[in-house]
Amino acid sequence: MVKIIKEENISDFIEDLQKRNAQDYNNVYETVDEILENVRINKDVALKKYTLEFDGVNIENLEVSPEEIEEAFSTIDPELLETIKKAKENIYTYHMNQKRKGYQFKPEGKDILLGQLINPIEKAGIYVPGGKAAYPSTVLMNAIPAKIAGVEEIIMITPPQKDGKIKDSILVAASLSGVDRIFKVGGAQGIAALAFGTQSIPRVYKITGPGNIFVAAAKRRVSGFVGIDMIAGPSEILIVADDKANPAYIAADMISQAEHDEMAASVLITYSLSLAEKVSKELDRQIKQLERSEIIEKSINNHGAILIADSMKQCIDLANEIAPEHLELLTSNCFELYKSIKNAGAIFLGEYTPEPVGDYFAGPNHTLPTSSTAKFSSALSVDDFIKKTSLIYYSREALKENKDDIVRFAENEGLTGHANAVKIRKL
Ligand SMILES: NC(=O)c1ccc[n+]([C@@H]2O[C@H](COP(=O)([O-])OP(=O)(O)OC[C@H]3O[C@@H](n4cnc5c(N)ncnc54)[C@H](O)[C@@H]3O)[C@@H](O)[C@H]2O)c1
Ligand SMILES: N[C@H](CO)Cc1c[nH]c[nH+]1
Ligand SMILES: [Zn+2]
Repeated sequence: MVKIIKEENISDFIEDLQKRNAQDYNNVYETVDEILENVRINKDVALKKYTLEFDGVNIENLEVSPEEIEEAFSTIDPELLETIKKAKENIYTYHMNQKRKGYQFKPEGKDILLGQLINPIEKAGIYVPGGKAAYPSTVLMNAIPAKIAGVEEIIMITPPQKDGKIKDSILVAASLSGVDRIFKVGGAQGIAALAFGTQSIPRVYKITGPGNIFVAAAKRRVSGFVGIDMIAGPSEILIVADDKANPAYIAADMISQAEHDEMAASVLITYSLSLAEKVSKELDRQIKQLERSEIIEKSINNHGAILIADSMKQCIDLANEIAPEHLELLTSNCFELYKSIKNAGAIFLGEYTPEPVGDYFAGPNHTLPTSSTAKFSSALSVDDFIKKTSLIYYSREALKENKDDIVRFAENEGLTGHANAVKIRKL
């Protein structure tokens, strides 16, 4: 049963939520650190050991062969293939708008050239979840922006199924979106392989993609040694609804994210107690009818909640404080309200934009920051696969004109070597 939290207890709920965000990661660091270290030292041997332990399969060759990809194209449902192609088109069109050009300019009247160069990251590793469900949509969401950025080598990892294979839709999505190599490994061990390299898996410069708490914690741990996109852990949905919203739709949308993981978090904020009670009943009714009811129930009972705010203004303040991965605005004035949202991974407007529209199809990226990191992180984008390098040119005249300022600054910092690098030049 979902918790209904009244106004006087909301601040305790928010405090608990924030503590739990940190605690969830602290709880797995010991396991994750051990896995990272074992893979760093024992490489493929450790990868195979963990794949047997966590995915229940003995893997001989970690890399997916061209024959397996060919087979995937022959077994995939033709209608699903068409859907993947349509989604690919939408995701491509959306992300093409993010492509950057770089720039160069000469300050007026000066013989100076300044600029910003854009270069793709040469090797990117993308993580595609495959534990409780397999995610071909995540292949598209990661590989397409990488490809648009111009990444030369895209290495994909994903956990194998019990038969040692990767689902055909994942292989087809990877092939259609230009992934170069695919490896059958997931979890923290897969992240370690991408970060440190093994005999089979090349080390990459940046790792992107979502995953469960073990994957997200591993990315956090290797960050700095290798680039990461963000913390994209167990899914979250926050729904802000007014008293006119449809309780059945709200419950269904909360369930849509709860079914990802026992650790997923689905929260409703409304000022209407009557709506809250209807949603609670709807949740009970709908959960029973669904295949993944066990996961959903755990997620809703342990991480779900309905908060009763005193006004719509408080609903929005709380949404900004929670900074959810997904925010649905089920209110009649959603086109006004979204302008007050400062912290959210993605915003869904109105009752005909349920969150799965974004998960699969609309075009914006579904790899999004969780655990309140939307306060400082953004949706995955082409920017995650590029680097910016500054370009600076001063002519002799330009240096002569500015030398006193530069020397003065250097001497103030006590860095006479810096000052000397300017003074030594014959101007
Ligand atoms: N934030 C986002 O953008 C976003 C997008 C899609 C999915 N997700 C999330 O991705 C996750 C997918 O999770 P999943 O589990 O289905 O797949 P996954 O691929 O992320 O994780 C499966 C792997 O976890 C490891 N693992 C499982 N139990 C373990 C244990 N006890 N100790 C050590 N390692 C263990 C195993 O190696 C296994 O292969 C969900 O939490 C979902 O909500 C988030
Ligand atoms: N909702 C997930 C992001 O939290 C993305 C996804 C993929 N497939 C289904 N859903
Ligand atoms: Zn989803």
